[in-house]
Amino acid sequence: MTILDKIVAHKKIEVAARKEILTVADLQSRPLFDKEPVSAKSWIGSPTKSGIIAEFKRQSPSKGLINGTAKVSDVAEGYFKAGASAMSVLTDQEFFGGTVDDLLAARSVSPVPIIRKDFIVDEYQIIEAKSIGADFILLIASCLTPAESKKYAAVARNLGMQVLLEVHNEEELNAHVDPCMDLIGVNNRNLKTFEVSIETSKALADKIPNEFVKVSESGISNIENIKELKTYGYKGFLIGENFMKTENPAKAAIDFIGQL
Ligand SMILES: O=C(O)c1ccccc1NCC(=O)[C@H](O)[C@H](O)COP(=O)(O)O
Repeated sequence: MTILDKIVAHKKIEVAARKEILTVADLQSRPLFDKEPVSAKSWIGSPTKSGIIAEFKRQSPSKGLINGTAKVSDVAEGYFKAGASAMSVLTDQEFFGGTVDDLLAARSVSPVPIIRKDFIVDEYQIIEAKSIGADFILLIASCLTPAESKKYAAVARNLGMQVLLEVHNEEELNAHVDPCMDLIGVNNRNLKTFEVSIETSKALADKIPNEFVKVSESGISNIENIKELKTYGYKGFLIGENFMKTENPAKAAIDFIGQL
């Protein structure tokens, strides 16, 4: 059993329990449910913006504890002021130490598009994402069947949210891509082995249809990576550990984006 299998198995149990506590009607009655989502595609694809999707991540299966002290509202405000094009908030508690309250806290201080970074395995989580003010959601191809990806992308689109489809190889891309998606992310991290290589983004770049904004995810640690990935057509760059491993992630983002 890979870590991804474990995460997905745990997530299904977790979502079933959450549904018992808060119904879909409860989610739909939250004030943020009616908030108009901000277009991630516009912000990340804009040539006048940085393209950086700055992530709030306390821990991960591959790295263990990354930052146990940073306050999400401080980091979110700092990422916005640093010029991030979007923010990613890990809401998985069991494996990443995040919560939906982290996203709510980020939402209360930042106007940038925010992605609910979680392992979506049920439509309920998409409605929940809308109810906490997320603008776009992540669908991970390796956690879903192609039919599920397409169904969940349509659910997000009907709620006005955009979708970042994450793939790691050409087979996943070809099987899962769908017009209801907006951005295609190539994860440089193999979620089964944890190996990270920017070459993955380079190899897949010209396979991604041009109507999608291309995003490179994971293992991005310097400006040279960004410059090189831009020549392959990437407009978005998801950066977590490089900021979060520092004592002051917002300052790390300011320094990094300032060099672009
Ligand atoms: O990072 C992990 O250990 C991991 C394990 C299983 C599923 C997902 C995982 N990570 C999610 C991500 O890919 C990253 O949070 C994201 O792309 C940022 O990566 P980085 O800049 O390398 O922190």
